[in-house]
Amino acid sequence: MLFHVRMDVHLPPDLDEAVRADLIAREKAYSQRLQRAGCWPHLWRIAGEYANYSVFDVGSIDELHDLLAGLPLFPYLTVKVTALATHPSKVVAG
Ligand SMILES: O=C(O)C[C@H]1C=CC(=O)O1
Repeated sequence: MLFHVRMDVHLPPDLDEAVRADLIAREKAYSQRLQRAGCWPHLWRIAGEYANYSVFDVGSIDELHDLLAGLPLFPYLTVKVTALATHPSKVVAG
């Protein structure tokens, strides 16, 4: 199942610099592990914003929730999830 996800990051401006750097490093490692596993096939920065558009490929909405809730930045994110269905006009390869 494919899900389009928008994540907006809201780190407090007064967050300790070492805590901030650690959070971002752990977020990068976590997201790259999921990308390599194939369940986070698209990750795009939204130009001009501290936000991303992502596509997740997972077995269920519960699995998606668990992956998102495990993000080190999760306490600082606003997340909007959109379920993607197959479009009837899509050309199927083969
Ligand atoms: O920077 C972000 O958009 C938030 C988050 C998503 C992946 C990652 O490494 O950080």
